[in-house]
Amino acid sequence: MQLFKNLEELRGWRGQQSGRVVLVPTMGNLHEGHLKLVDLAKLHGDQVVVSIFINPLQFGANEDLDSYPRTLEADCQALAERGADAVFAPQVSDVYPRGLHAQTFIEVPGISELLCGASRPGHFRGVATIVAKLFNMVQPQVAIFGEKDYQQLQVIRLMTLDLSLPVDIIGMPTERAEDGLALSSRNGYLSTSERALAPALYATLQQLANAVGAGTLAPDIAVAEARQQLADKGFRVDYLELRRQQDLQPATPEDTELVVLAAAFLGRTRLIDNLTFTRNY
Ligand SMILES: Nc1ncnc2c1ncn2[C@@H]1O[C@H](COP(=O)(O)OP(=O)(O)OP(=O)(O)O)[C@@H](O)[C@H]1O
Ligand SMILES: CC(C)(CO)[C@@H](O)C(=O)[O-]
Ligand code: BAL
Repeated sequence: MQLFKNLEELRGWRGQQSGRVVLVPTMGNLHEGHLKLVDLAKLHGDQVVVSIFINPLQFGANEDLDSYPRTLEADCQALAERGADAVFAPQVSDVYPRGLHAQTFIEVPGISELLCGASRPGHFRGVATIVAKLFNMVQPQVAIFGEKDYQQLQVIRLMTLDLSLPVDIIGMPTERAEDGLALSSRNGYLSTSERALAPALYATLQQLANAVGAGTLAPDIAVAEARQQLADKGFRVDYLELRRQQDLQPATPEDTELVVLAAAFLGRTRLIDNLTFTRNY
C-alpha cells in the first residue's frame, strides 16, 4: 500500500491509473465501520484510495479539532491489512494553500441548515467543500460514505448532482457494536459509565421506529416520549426528529419512507445516530 502525504505525490500516482478508482474519505482513527467501507469500495473498482484528513473547515470554534485523535501509523497498518491500495494524508497547508478563510466554499442550501447543521453552523459548508476538493484531487469514479452520517450523505449526494460531478456516491449501512451502539471515532471519548449508557440511543430510535412504523403511537407522541426517555437516562438531547428520507423535511401523514435522526450528548461527547423505516399503515 502506498502512502501519499502531499498532492503532488498523489497526482503522480493517479496519472498512472487506468482502472476505476474508489475513494473512501475519512478523518482517521479508523474502526471496523471505516474498514467495512473499504471492503465495499473494493467491490466497486480496481484501486481503493482512503483519504485521512482532519478537516479544520468543518469544525466549530468550540469543537474538538485539537483533541481529535491522530493515529496515522495504526490507521495505515489496518488499511494495508484490509487491502486498500493507497492512503492520501495531506497537510492542511497543502489542502488550503491560501488559508482557511481565503477559501472558495461549496454550499448546499436548504438541507445544510437543518439538524446537525443547525447545531453546527458552517459544518456542512466545510464538509461539502472538502469533499469536492478531495474529488478534484483524487478524481475517483466512485466514493463511499457511511449512513451513520445520514445528513452528510444527503448533502454530498445533492452537491454531486448540483455540480454534475462525475462520481457515483454509494452509501454503506451503519456498522454497530454488539450492543447496538454505532461505531464512531468519538466513542473513544466516552467514560466507562457513559459507554454503558450509550446503546440506549439506538434502542430508543428502534422503539420509536417500531411504534410509528406500525401505527401504535402518533409520531408527535413517539418523538416526545423518545426525547424524554433519553433525558431520563442522562443524555442531553441536541435533537431527535422524525423526517422524511427524501429531503429531511418534517414528515407529513402522507410520507411513508421515514428516518428518525438524533444527536445527543453524554458528558462532553456528542453522539449521532439514525434509523430509516417504512410506515406501514
Ligand atoms: N459505524 C459506521 N458505519 C459505517 N460507516 C461509518 C461508521 N462510522 C463512520 N462511518 C463513515 O466513515 C466515514 C468517515 O467518517 P469519520 O472519519 O468521521 O468517522 P466517525 O467514526 O464518524 O468519526 P466521528 O466520531 O468523528 O464522527 C464517513 O463516511 C462516515 O459516515
Ligand atoms: C466526509 C469527511 C471525511 C469530510 O471531512 C468527514 O466529514 C467524515 O469523516 O465523515
Ligand atoms: N463524521 C462526521 C465528521 C464530523 O463530525 O465532523
